[in-house]
Amino acid sequence: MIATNDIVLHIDHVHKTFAGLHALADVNLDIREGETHAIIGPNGAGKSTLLNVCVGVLPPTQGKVMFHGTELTGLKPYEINQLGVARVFQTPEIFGDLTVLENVMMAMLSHRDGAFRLKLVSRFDEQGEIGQRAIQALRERGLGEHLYHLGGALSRGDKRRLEMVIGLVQKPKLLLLDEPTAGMARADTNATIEILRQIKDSGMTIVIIEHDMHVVFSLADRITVLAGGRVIAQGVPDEIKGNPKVIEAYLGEEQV
Ligand SMILES: Nc1ncnc2c1ncn2[C@@H]1O[C@H](COP(=O)(O)OP(=O)(O)OP(=O)(O)O)[C@@H](O)[C@H]1O
Repeated sequence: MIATNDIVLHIDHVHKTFAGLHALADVNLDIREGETHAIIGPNGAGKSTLLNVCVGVLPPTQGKVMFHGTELTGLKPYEINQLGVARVFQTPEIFGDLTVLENVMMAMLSHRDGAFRLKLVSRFDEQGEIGQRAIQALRERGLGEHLYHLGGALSRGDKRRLEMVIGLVQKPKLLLLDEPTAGMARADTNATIEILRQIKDSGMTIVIIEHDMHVVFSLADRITVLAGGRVIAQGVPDEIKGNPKVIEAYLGEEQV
């Protein structure tokens, strides 16, 4: 039995309909403090829609999402971010014409000061506390040699790493990762798994959407399987691997 205060995110009877299409149909899911929870499922299962509902990008048609007991429904994405929910996108959302260091400082300033404001740009001061913390965070994640390179000039793998640093410097209580290894070569994927393992070991609560089962089974404590907008299975990795419904709906077509 999990105590209620161990629940970080409570997804409660969430439905999302797009012009008659049930992208999410009565999804219930609890994310526990400190766990890495993978959400898997075939294309079109509703995984990204669920994440978008959780971060306030999409309103649910019905149901609600609670974060540490606070209802998120109706809040704006930046308000949800300020409560401690950070999302790393499928496509890296970084500023290509700012340096790597400026990208991280921008995230720290905009998180601290609320919605992004352009005048923050004049406050980049790498000798200050924010600058020093940004440099340290980038060095810890292997981006120390790229501090003054433009975000847009990084390799795909490094852009992903930069996005992760941007997520982490906001000191989230919950990190949501949308396919963090999509399109990566195996070496970059393995490097990303290592970074995520360090983040996981720091005690962070993580939700990860991922198609690559090597990544999922390397990191997940529990797995929820979506298909056709519904939760069809939930459990620890060994339960999911052996679940006939999951194999039929999904794993049969993926390499496990
Ligand atoms: N903004 C939208 N407008 C209309 N339909 C949408 C919208 N977003 C998603 N859908 C539909 O909702 C369903 C679920 O899509 P979603 O992107 O959440 O699935 P997914 O599991 O993330 O898929 P993938 O693994 O391919 O990213 C799909 O049928 C999709 O076409």
